[in-house]
Amino acid sequence: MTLEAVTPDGLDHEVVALLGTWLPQRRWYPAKGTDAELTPVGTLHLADDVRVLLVRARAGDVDVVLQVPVALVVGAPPEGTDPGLVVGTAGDRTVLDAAGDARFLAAWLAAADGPGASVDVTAARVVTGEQSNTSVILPGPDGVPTGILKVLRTLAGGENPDIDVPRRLVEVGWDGVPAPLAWTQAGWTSPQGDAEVGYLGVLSAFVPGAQDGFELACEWAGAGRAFREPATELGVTVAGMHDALVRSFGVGSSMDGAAALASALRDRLAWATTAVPPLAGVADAVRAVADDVARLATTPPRQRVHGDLHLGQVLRSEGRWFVIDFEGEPLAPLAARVRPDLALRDVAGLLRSFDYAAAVGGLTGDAAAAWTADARAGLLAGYGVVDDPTSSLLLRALELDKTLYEAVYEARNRPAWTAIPQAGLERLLGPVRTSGDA
Ligand SMILES: Nc1ncnc2c1ncn2[C@@H]1O[C@H](COP(=O)(O)OP(=O)(O)O)[C@@H](O)[C@H]1O
Ligand SMILES: O=P(O)(O)O[C@H]1O[C@H](CO)[C@@H](O[C@H]2O[C@H](CO)[C@@H](O)[C@H](O)[C@H]2O)[C@H](O)[C@H]1O
Repeated sequence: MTLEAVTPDGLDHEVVALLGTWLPQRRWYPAKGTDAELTPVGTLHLADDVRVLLVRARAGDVDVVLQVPVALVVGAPPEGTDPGLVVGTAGDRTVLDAAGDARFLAAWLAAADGPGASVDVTAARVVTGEQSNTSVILPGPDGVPTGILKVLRTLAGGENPDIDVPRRLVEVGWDGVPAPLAWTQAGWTSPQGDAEVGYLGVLSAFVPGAQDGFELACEWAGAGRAFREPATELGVTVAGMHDALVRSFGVGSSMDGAAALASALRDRLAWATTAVPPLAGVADAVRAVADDVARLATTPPRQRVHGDLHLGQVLRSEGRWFVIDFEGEPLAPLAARVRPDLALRDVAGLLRSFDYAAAVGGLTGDAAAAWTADARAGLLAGYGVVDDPTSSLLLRALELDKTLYEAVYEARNRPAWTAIPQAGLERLLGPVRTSGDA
């Protein structure tokens, strides 16, 4: 079933006015640090007093439609309400964040397509440390976690790789991804006046006892424990994922592979320097790598990839790795996220993650270099990356591309972490100047 958004009413406008202070405190808000203009573009009336506001947030190069489920309670919040859920007061209503609200969840499941699951919405638990979206764990009637609902925060019409790709991978028999159990779609009118239909969220099978790959790697790095074995197994899993993606989606042409990759790196540089002007200090060095890539005679065939693979997108449970979060880079447009690409891009994403894990785990200098070198060797061996000059250049270019993305991502979201991509740029390019200092 596709839910249909209606024109926002006065109450929706009042709620959106409250979001001006609430949204910037959300981890998933993509326009932090800006004075974004917020406008309601549509509302889904899901249940009595439960609405899903579709809110356009516009600031600089950010122009997105956000999904904000709210409960509108007449009078004061019910006793025992977590104060962290209170968005504010609109007229005689208390506005509550409803992502984990039983009424919202029951209505969501009633409107969903897919095989479905038997879950207890009254025992839902919102995952803390939310990232680009909001995840809610739903237990079955026996209290054991059964599914995890991802409430997408930035909406887009059309295909959503985070839902469509796992569905296809399960169809071709790959079991390294949690199976999608239910998904919802809605129709709305875009700020440009176009009719859009897009996904609102997905309920996926819960992986029991799963540990986030990034937390695991940080823990091991912090303890000085070599990560080679899990990294090798991860390489094997990622190779299996790429095979399954080819079985499901086929391969694209690579006729213009080198030129397209070089051009993508130059585009990334232009995007990054516009967003974070001091990155202009690396421009010449990045262009030199792009020029080397452009001279390659051939590149591997393009195929569907994960697109934003890092250690936070893999879960380890009972000695196995699972891959999640196929939405691609949240800062990139949909067309770019579903385009066939080099499979090595995913490998490069994980290589970048080892730098992050070493740094966040507290390693510095030679100890950090040795830990990451070992993890890198494991991943490359497990994946089966051929040790030749072409693969090395491609990986360098792809790591560089990802590091530029990270420099922007960290500047926007975690300014305290900008030193990590900065160090990555230095490792990949040699000493570079990315500050305005002389
Ligand atoms: N199928 C699953 N089983 C168990 N835990 C999961 C599952 N999917 C996601 N998680 C947990 O939820 C967190 C957020 O999920 P993720 O897909 O990365 O969301 P986001 O798009 O917000 O980054 C993950 O880091 C992981 O800890
Ligand atoms: O998981 P998301 O789809 O939200 O991805 C975004 O956020 C990630 C951080 O949460 C970010 O990843 C960067 O930080 C990770 C450590 O927190 C590190 O493991 C990754 O290598 C690094 O890129 C990701 O880039 C961003 O798209």
